[in-house]
Amino acid sequence: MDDRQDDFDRGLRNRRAVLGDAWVDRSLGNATAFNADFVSLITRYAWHDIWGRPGLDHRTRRLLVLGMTIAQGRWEEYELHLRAAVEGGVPLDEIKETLMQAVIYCGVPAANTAFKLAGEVLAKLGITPAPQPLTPAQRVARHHTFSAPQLHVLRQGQGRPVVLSHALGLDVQMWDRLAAALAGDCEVLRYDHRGHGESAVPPGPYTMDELVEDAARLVREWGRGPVVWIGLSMGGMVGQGLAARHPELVQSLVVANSTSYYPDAARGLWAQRIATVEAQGLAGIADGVMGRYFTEAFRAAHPEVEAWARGRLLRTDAAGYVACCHAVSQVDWREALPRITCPTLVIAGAQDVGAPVAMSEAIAQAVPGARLEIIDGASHISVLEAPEAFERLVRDFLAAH
Ligand SMILES: O=C(O)CC1=CCC(=O)O1
Repeated sequence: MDDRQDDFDRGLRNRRAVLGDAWVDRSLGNATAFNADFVSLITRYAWHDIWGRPGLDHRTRRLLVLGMTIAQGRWEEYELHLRAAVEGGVPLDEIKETLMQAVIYCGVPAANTAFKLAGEVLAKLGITPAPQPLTPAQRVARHHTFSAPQLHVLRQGQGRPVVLSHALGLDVQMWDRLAAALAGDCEVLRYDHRGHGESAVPPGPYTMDELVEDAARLVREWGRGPVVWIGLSMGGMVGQGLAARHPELVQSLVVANSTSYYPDAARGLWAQRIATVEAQGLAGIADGVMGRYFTEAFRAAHPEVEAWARGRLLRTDAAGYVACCHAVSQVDWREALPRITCPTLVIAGAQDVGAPVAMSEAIAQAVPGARLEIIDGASHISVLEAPEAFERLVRDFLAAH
């Protein structure tokens, strides 16, 4: 086999990987005596020489192609690559950001067409993004704390101040649905923990005390305290510490899928997790984490939610994640819980293996007057697995306190 044939075969493999077999088979089947040389040339030149270069991964090249075809107004190529990117698993968030970038580098009319065509492509693929009407409750203001380490903050709605604090390995978007629902009559502030999302990643390891002091300065900077604190897992650990250490900042507390303490065996598992991430990155733990986040039944019924959570986990800074694992693994609020004086709701997922029901029972027993609610069928990220049940529990609690 000559070199040109080798390059053609390698190029064809890349082309199939990026555009899909169906498209490539159609293109090869439609080749004629007139255009066959051209198809051969682009297969070798574009799909081997350029797409085959190791310097950028295919995902980055796909996004670049979207930007470039928008800039040139080559809309048939744009639609082709957009469809292929979505089918190839590029997260919609990243495609959206590429189109947003085009607004300033290609101009509003080009981005306008890009968004319109993207909507059509998504509709043909059967993907309907959730409605997000630009009502005052849905309008989200985005900023960072003034004080360092800077924390990324989203704020929406008007009314009673509520803070949402996310789980390890996720970010503010975990709360999209609940934030929008509460923003009708609350001012909802959510933030990325240090080491997560778009917040700063100072060198680790972190301590739970540092995460709690981040929360305290966030509430003080906001100036709306005392707040309703709703935290899930790591966010719930921060909430326990905040309510115990800074009672003046917390009016009432919801602690979901969390714990006040890990026994030695679990701390050993955290040490293993830290070692795995240090050796292999977050990809090394992603399957295991998804298995703890969601039940098998939920993963089968909602692969898109799992894909979203996996994407968030993999985008988390590995050093930030490890630094937070140190804080989480050493959490110990057992002596502090009896000092919490605010109304407290503890939510557990009946199937949660990351924070089993017994851990929530221990919190509810130690916090004076706390109430425990268990969501049937839910595992660790109960706000995503059982959003209606989670919201109902929060709304009933807000109405009562
Ligand atoms: O990552 C997990 O397995 C579960 C978890 C522990 C703390 C947190 O926020 O999530």
